[in-house]
Amino acid sequence: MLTVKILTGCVGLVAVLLIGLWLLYGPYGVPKIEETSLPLSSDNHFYTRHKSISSDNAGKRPRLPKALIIGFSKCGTLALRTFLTIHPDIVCPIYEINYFNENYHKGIEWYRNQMPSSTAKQITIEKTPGYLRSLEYLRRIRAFDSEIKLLVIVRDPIVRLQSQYAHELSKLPDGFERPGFESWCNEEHGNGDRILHFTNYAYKLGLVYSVFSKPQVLVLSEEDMEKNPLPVMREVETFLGLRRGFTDDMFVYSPKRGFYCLNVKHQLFPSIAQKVKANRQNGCLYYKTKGREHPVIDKSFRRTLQTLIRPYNELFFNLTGKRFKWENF
Ligand SMILES: Nc1ncnc2c1ncn2[C@@H]1O[C@H](COP(=O)(O)OS(=O)(=O)O)[C@@H](OP(=O)(O)O)[C@H]1O
Repeated sequence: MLTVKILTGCVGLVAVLLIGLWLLYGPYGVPKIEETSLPLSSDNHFYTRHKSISSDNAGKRPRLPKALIIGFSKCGTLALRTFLTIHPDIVCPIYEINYFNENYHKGIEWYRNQMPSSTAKQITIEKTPGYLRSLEYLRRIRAFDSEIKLLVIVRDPIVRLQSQYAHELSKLPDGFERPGFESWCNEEHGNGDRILHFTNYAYKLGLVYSVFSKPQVLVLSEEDMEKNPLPVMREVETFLGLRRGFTDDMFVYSPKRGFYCLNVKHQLFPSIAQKVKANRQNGCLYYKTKGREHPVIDKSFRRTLQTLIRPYNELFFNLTGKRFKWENF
């Protein structure tokens, strides 16, 4: 009799305990937290967030880009991306992902997984100058996100040609014959004209404007960024609709490099140092690929180039509605 009473008492106790636990933790043993449904997240995926998790870091995950740096190569695209990374609301992958051109077949989830983790407040920016190479890549970008913002940076076309020459020659193995600048310029590039390929900004920008609306595209000047990056970064910040995040003390001029570099003493530098291709000691982009010596151009060849390129510059200025000040023109 006594045993039956003890047993009944125990069963009752366990039942009360279980009911108590169910009330406290819910049916799956997970602490009950009020959930809020948020509207479509920045990368168009419906998700829920726990109200009780207040830290910004809690929602960190890779997000698809909201803006792309699509060109032009050799016009300061790396410096632009590196400087943008120091904004507290911007994250960028450290490599060119080449998704819309070379890796498209890998699919959107692959693309997303190449992105660094970001909070819901931050935007991701990816740079691949290769996206400007064909209308097809631009169409793929529009199919991905018709509202995406595009950043384009240009520089004096003749200086770009010199930079490209220095870049290509640096890749030639030792002992390989090195063409002079003029003969290199006069070689074919693919099936086309090398000079026009690297200097006719109007043609490529025309392709961009045939796919995207003008307000979606911001055209920047490498010369302006080289002289003083802060106003250029602020222009980008405004274009992207971000809060003021760039400050004067983020960039410092390095007389040794002849460039602005990230300020290693800035409070944000240590946290981004490993996420940018900048030297951790001086905050400058690496020597090897930036600031290569440019070839000297013979006077009469320079005039030939100027005469050839000038009409394309005019087309480009008409397209952008801005006149760019270039030392060769
Ligand atoms: N702040 C700063 N630091 C370092 N480099 C700078 C900076 N601003 C502009 N530049 C110029 O950027 C040129 C390289 O352009 P890209 O980064 O677009 O080159 S690449 O297409 O990614 O190879 C590279 O051109 P060249 O030196 O003429 O080759 C740099 O001069």
